[in-house]
Amino acid sequence: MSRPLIEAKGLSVRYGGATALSDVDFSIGRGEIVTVVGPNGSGKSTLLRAIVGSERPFAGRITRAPGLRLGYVPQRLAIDPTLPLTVRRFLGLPRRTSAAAAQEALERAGVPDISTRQVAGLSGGQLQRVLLARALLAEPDLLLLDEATAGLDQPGAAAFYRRIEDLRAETGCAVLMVSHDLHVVMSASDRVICLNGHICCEGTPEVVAEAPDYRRLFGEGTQGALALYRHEHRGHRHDPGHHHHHHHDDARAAG
Ligand SMILES: Nc1ncnc2c1ncn2[C@@H]1O[C@H](COP(=O)(O)OP(=O)(O)OP(=O)(O)O)[C@@H](O)[C@H]1O
Repeated sequence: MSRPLIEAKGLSVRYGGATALSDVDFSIGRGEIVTVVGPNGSGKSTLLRAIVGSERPFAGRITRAPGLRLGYVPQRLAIDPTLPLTVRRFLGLPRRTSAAAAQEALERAGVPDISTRQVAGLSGGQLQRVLLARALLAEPDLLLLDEATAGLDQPGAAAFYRRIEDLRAETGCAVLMVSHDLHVVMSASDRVICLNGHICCEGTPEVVAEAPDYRRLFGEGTQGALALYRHEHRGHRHDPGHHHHHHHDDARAAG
């Protein structure tokens, strides 16, 4: 791997006396998709905020590649629903953008036709696409998604993550995301990090799904869901002659 975009060494973050993250080593390379999973309160958002720079390390350090551009998609938008604000104007806040740049970002986010709509009138899925478009305006090297699909139904979340995979292919940006949609997200990832105040386990989705720490935290059920996802969405990439074989392996691993 070439030089990482971001590297954290021995990262610890505290709130008052409480340790949210301890001794985390983390890095992400150009074009990589990394997912952070972990139970509630395990420090996932804290890790993202430390990477963005809005949370200061108590110990350790974070190194960013020179000139690194970040795009951040929050879980939700705190905006007054009575405020009249079109999508186009929203994309121009706080920094002005050209109409062409705004339109291109909306297209990349998969919502080309909503620039004149009121932000308050958007569906949950459309609003997340607009937040994604806003993050894309920065032409990020690294896209950070903090539970960006919370509140979306499963097809909506799956479609959102497919768009993210396509964006990575189109722009070469790396993606670091926090998600609870384990079975959807894990297969879209090159690497999964399972967090519980520290890194419990880390590796490809397959390796993490098998890891005892992961299974202790999330139970056995999620792995069946992962196998199912792989079967549905990746099966076509397998050699047809081996397809059944893989499927049986997955089913056995899930059982
Ligand atoms: N601003 C804060 N002040 C004090 N404690 C905080 C603050 N932010 C987070 N914490 C605490 O730090 C720990 C990690 O929180 P964090 O939000 O990073 O977890 P998370 O894994 O993102 O959780 P969730 O899945 O519930 O979103 C929790 O115990 C939380 O209560």
